[in-house]
Amino acid sequence: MVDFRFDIKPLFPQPIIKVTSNLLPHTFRGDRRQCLDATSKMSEIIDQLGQLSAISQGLSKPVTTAQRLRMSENQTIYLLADPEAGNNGVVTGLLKVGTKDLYLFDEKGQTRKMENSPSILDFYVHESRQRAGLGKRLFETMLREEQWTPLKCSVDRPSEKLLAFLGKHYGLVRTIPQANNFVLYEGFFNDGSTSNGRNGHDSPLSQKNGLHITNSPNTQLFGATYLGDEANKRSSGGRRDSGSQQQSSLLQQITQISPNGRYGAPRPTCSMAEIIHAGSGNSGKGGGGSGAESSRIK
Ligand SMILES: CC(=O)SCCNC(=O)CCNC(=O)[C@H](O)C(C)(C)COP(=O)(O)OP(=O)(O)OC[C@H]1O[C@@H](n2cnc3c(N)ncnc32)[C@H](O)[C@@H]1OP(=O)(O)O
Repeated sequence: MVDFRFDIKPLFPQPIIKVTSNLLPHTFRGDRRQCLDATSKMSEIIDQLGQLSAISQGLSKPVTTAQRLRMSENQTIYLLADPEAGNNGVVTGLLKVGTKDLYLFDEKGQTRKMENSPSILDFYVHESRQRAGLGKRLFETMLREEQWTPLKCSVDRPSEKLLAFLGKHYGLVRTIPQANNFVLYEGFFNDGSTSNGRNGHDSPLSQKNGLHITNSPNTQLFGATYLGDEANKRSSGGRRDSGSQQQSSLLQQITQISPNGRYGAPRPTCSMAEIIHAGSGNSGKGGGGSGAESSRIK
């Protein structure tokens, strides 16, 4: 259990509190001096729990720090405490969630860009209190507050314990393979509910001539996805020449999409388009990475 040199009770009028970038408990009311005092104590609590979470997961540095929360626009930390334990109360768990823009593969292997997708980013219950239902309590509170459903959450590089937790409490077992560190489960893309703002927003950039094209690192790395035989047949036969010309120009277009940020760095000229066009000189500037960047470093 994690105790502090100060009394945590004023910060925890209830066992679970929510903290966002202002580093204040959502329940907090006070003047400027009290605010400063509370943010300093909350920072200490978050840093300490973040550190313990990293150690417990074998990470080389914490995923969760007060500084990172302060800089974030769309992350929330849920903290669980036992305010009556010990002299000053103890903090027993942390759950950090947020929304992310992710490039993901669906069940058919097509790339989709999910905007504001609900993500589980860090989860920790102190070793002395694990397997006693506290994790479930924290997670359920989060789902209620965020109005999320477990199936619509992606999980940033889950540990074996978290995989077991999600399987046991929410029946989440069958994953959809991804090229990045996020894990999602079959059903994630179902029902069109992914276009509901609360559960993320799906935005394929274009579908043309049987090719599913997105501006994603996956597409840049692996090329566009063919939607099926029917689509391919439509571009053959009588219209073979114009169809293949169109495909060729689409592939060129894909390889010329300029990636942003860290994906913008030049890469060796080796792309799917180059292989398909074998020496046609259309290798373009294919950059890209293998998907969203995860902040977890083992
Ligand atoms: C995105 C990420 O954050 S990945 C990192 C996840 N965090 C960690 O791995 C840190 C260490 N683990 C923990 O902090 C906790 O075990 C948590 C947060 C995963 C779960 O919290 P708990 O309070 O233990 O969960 P709760 O008691 O509600 O549920 C228990 C279930 O979780 C799973 N679980 C918890 N501990 C373990 C364990 N040591 N081994 C295997 N499964 C475990 C099991 O399914 C367990 O059910 P069972 O006891 O019937 O087998």
